[in-house]
Amino acid sequence: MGPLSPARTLRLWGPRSLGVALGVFMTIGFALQLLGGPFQRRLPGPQLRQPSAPSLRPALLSCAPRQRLVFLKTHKSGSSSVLSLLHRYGDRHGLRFALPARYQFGYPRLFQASRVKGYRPQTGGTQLPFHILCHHMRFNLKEVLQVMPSDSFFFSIVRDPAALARSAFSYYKSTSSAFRKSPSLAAFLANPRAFYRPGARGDHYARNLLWFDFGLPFPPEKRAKRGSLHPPRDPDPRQLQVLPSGAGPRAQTLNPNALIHPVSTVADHRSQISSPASFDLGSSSFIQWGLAWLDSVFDLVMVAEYFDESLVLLADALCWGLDDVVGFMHNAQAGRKQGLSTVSNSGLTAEDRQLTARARAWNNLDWALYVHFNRSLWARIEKYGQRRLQTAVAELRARREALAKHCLAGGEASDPKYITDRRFRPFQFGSAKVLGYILRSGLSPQDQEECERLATPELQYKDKLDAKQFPPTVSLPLKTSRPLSP
Ligand SMILES: Nc1ncnc2c1ncn2[C@@H]1O[C@H](COP(=O)(O)OS(=O)(=O)O)[C@@H](OP(=O)(O)O)[C@H]1O
Repeated sequence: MGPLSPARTLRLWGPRSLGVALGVFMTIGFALQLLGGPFQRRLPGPQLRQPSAPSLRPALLSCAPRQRLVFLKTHKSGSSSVLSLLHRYGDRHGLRFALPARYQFGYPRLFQASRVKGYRPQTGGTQLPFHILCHHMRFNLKEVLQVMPSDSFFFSIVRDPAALARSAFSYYKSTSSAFRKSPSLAAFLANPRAFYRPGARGDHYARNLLWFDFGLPFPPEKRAKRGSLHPPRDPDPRQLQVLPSGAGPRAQTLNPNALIHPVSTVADHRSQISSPASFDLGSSSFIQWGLAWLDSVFDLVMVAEYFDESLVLLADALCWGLDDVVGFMHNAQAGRKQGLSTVSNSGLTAEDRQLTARARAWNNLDWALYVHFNRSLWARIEKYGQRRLQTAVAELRARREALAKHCLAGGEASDPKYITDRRFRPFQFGSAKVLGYILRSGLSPQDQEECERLATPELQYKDKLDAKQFPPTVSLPLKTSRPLSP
């Protein structure tokens, strides 16, 4: 849809030599990666939205809020909390969502434009454009660009694979055949190959789920010798948090078609192009290639462990206000230690630490992805200014707390058994309860509306947007054969 921007055209129809591209763009990438976003302008909002909420940029320098967004909603990574703010923003501003017929775009198959409700490529440019594409998919750039303009803001979120594995195990226990067969996550990670069969039903949930969701190809499985899985060494938490600006290269000229269809689509150029098929797919050059490609496509990758820092950077990059990104946590499973930091290892028992190391080793591609985007995030934070970020994060948290006190019964999330209003009861799945919200009574009509938006779970919100975008057609009464009376 629409002409491709030069940058993303390059990304699609890239250079002849992948090796040269990697070298060149690892250098150029630093500069591009570190360029700041546009300037901030506050938007007017309803009463609950603080008129005095701080602008992230000096007031004199304004910018136009970005409203063409592609959010890759990765699994078990805090993505529903991001979805909630996108739903609210789009709803408030009357933006058009590219929606799936149900709740996902044919997942786990690669995204296809034809899965978007109301997508009609034959209408010769007369179709109203979409603003936001944000529901679960396995990313497929070529098809995404059929639906969304190439200069949309592309972003996503990653989470430490150890935390993600804990979350995925309890959520997909009955969906993944590998998880179903194993009595516990510890037992699974002690000997994953005893349970895991690549390609078996739902087993993409059991290994390198982020890599899978980003639509990247997988190395062919080599039979590993027993005991050959080496856990990565625990990272130095300081290194993980604030690495110098070794941020990812923007490999703008890589060819994602080659990535997605490694063999068939590069066949014509094989003599000139180093395709992923020519790598040892398990090698670090293959991983670097995948990461460089992601850098060339995604404008921002948030990190769940630094969710609020990521939100501030998101607001800055989109030229949105802090109020636009403040919201409640969605899809949290009850009884999980939310404060437990797998990144810093603080508060972890020896058993927890072993499980963390094993989970990262088993999910080696996700771990590489996570470390890479963690570095990019902190490079970006350096650029933004640590002090400035801390101030904005503190403000964001204060706003969230105030909203929770104002909107929610008890001021916090509730066990779903107490949520009797179906509009607010989150979809229950997996072996743990998924928490939700109960609204305080006695809210003013305006506050009620805003609090409802904040508390509405993703499925109900998607249905609401769907109904708004595709209002039921009013069927006119059929003509009767009875002659009209004079
Ligand atoms: N703000 C924030 N910061 C950190 N972590 C967060 C946040 N919001 C949600 N979560 C946690 O993310 C888990 C749910 O992820 P998703 O919403 O991506 O899940 S899903 O794939 O859509 O089902 C789920 O993890 P578990 O509770 O460990 O299962 C949530 O608690």
